[in-house]
Amino acid sequence: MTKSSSDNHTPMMRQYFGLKSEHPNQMLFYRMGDFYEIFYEDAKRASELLDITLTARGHSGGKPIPMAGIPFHAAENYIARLVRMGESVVIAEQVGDPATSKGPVERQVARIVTPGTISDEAFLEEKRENLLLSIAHTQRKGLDVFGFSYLDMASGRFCLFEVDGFDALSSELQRLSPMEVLISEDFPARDCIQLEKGICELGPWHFDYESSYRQLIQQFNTKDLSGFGCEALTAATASAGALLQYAKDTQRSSLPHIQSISVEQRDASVLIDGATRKNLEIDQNLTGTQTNTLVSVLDTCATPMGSRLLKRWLHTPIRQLEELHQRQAAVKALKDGAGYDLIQPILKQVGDLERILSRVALRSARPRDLLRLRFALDSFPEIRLILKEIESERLNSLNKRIIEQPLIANTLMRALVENPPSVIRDGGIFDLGYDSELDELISLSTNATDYLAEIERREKERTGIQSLKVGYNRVHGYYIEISRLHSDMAPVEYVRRQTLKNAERFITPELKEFEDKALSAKSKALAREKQLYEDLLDQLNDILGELQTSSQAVAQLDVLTSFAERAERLSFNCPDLHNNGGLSIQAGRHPVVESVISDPFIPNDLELNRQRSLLMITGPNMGGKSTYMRQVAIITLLAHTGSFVPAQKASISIVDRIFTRMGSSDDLAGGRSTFMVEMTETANILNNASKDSLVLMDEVGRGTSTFDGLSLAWSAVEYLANQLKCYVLFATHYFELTTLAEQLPQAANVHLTATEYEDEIVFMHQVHDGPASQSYGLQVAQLAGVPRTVIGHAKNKLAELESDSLPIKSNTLTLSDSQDHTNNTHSSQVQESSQNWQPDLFAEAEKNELKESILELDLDNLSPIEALNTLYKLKEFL
Ligand SMILES: Nc1ncnc2c1ncn2[C@@H]1O[C@H](COP(=O)(O)OP(=O)(O)OP(=O)(O)O)[C@@H](O)[C@H]1O
Repeated sequence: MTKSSSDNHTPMMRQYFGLKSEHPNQMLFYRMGDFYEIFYEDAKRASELLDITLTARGHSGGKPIPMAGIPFHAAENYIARLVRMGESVVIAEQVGDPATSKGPVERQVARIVTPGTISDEAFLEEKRENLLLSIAHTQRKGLDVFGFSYLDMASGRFCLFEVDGFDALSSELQRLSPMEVLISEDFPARDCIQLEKGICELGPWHFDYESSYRQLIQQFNTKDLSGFGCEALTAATASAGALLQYAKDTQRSSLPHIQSISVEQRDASVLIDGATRKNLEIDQNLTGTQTNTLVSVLDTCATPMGSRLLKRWLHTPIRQLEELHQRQAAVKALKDGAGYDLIQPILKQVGDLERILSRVALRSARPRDLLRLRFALDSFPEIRLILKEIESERLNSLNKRIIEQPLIANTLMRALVENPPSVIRDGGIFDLGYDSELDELISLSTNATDYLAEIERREKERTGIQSLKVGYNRVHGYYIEISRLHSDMAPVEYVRRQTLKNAERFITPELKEFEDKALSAKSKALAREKQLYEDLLDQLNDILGELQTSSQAVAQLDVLTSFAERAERLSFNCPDLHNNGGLSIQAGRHPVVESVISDPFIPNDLELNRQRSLLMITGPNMGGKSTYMRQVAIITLLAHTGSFVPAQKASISIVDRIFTRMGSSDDLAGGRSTFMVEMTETANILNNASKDSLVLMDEVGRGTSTFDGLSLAWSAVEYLANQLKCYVLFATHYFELTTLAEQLPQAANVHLTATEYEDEIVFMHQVHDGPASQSYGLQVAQLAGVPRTVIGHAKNKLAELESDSLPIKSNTLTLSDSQDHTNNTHSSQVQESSQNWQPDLFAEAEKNELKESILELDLDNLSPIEALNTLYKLKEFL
């Protein structure tokens, strides 16, 4: 709306446009009496999203004004819905007094609710962190560097770090899964951010390093940032400054609960890329829901903050042995003495202390928050008593950090009524006896009826007028009414207030005094309650740091307790963690599959070490290959969180990364086909894995023509084994690949077993050494319900294909290495298989090669000796 066009509007609409121009991309809620009104495009969008009526509010500038309205007392509910849909809402309240205002009442933006900055309980998912992320981009030595910072407004956790390259950018976005992302308008990788809404583009100056630096030291009240270890992270610091300013703008507060920023040490954690995170189904299964995930099986935390921390641990496994050993010892101590059984019910009382404290800091805590805070504080002594009896270094240090607060706990106990209201607005928060002034005000307003009856009785007796009544009306207030018949008997101190047809109404000094007190008592009581509430918040804010420390310690205790409980109930055992190389698992299980299937889960072993670092896994469809591979990854991941693992015994050397290339999915939105996704993920592994990485690859190459696919798979296996030397599980249906185990000393074949019983396939799900002998593809298809006629024809076709394939005796095939950076062209002897497999895929390749070799011969220019040599070579093909 331009200035000149806005001049045609009513004064109120001009005020509206003034506010709206500062928030063009956010929905403006404009307070009008008991309603919030939403105009123009905002109104249309709100009406669509919230399914509320779109009407018009008069005309302005000669046109009807589209409008949607929401009653103010129901607004939170609507705002919550909008924010969940990724919208941001700006709330403009009336700040002027309507009685004294000339023109429209003054209005100001009171708060801005955005998806990444909410802290109100109603808006938040209990078990999920709600992150606001900010990313700055810069170039260093020709590399794209991305500076990240993120804030969980509801806990005050504020972190930063930097990564190089676009792959790392995508992977971190997936790990953090933010609700809202701040970027500069010139950010070069907007497409990597797969958020439909919640991307907020700011002017590049918001990411200016110098002003960001100043912004941060001002917030933390420090001279510089050296104490936070982020001096060198200039891009991340720039992003953090932009984030802090944005957060302050939305909250209209100084954010006292954000007291520091910590650098996320990426070297200290096991890196997991986006695809792997998805494949391991940590907190979301492959269909995108939250059932049957690692979290759904592992999370028995008693508090929501524990659940959130557990998710964080699972998403950020760590590599520091000492920290992991301490966690393990704590889990063992809680498990062995069944301490978890005592602690969990008490932890339940603590509730979501972390988020309550943030609301205390933002001064938006509700009375019920304070009640829950009281319960939390009450449980501290009990928790400490139990922890004192358990021997564990970690539990001891947690115990020291859970600081008892007898004074404030006592104040809260005396202050709050048993069942406080959900909002402060209507009062009724404080218990009788907490504050005498409030008690008196409340008794004045609630005991008015008794008091008036008492005056009436007394005055009747004193004057002898039986028709005397004490009453109240809104215009004249309290009065004594005497019928006209007896009105001249009124005592002299009665002052006439109103004359009616049959009666006179009087006021007395006593009644006037009562009136003043009673009428104002209610509003005074409310004001007093608000003041007492603010005082309570002040007292709590004075010890906010201690309370936050305690809440972090309780959250950690909750996760360790949950680990102990799961270990006991699900028969997990403590893995031996070390840095000596190798992964060895005895009787390992997949915890999620085990929890879902009705049959018993068949445990399997694993042995990977430097001499045997690559396992080629074959076996029938449905045989359990993927389950086996995933369980190895999950056991490894869990071991790096300090949790016990679903295995009888495990010895795990610390890994630096876990990679998986599994399943097939296309990325239509990203414009990548299934095969393209498969190859991008494969490239990521081949470019980034080290000798300490665990790599799982399932059926790589199957998304393209058989020869291309097989060649790629072959070449990738060799590269993984010879160049990268990482720990690899490679599942395949290409039987030819099993011959690689004979050529690569560090590779071995294992297979999943199945057997046929009365023409039906029975899966044994057991891992044995050696390659599989049969693929059972048709039997599995039959099991899946493919019509019998189709299966019958397939059997015939299979027989035909098998007889058509060329018999191979001894042959040589050269597969040129498709990855030029491997520089590792190789020749491989492909042995004839005596086993009953699908037709040998190489037979066709050789036929073509033979043909091509003959066609390429330049017979006119061939010397006799060359011709003879060529003949010898060609003979080798036969
Ligand atoms: N160790 C096991 N114990 C019991 N049941 C198992 C085991 N492993 C797998 N299963 C069952 O078999 C099903 C198929 O397993 P999985 O998907 O791992 O097979 P697959 O060999 O990867 O099949 P495909 O080659 O078709 O992808 C699982 O969903 C599970 O129900």
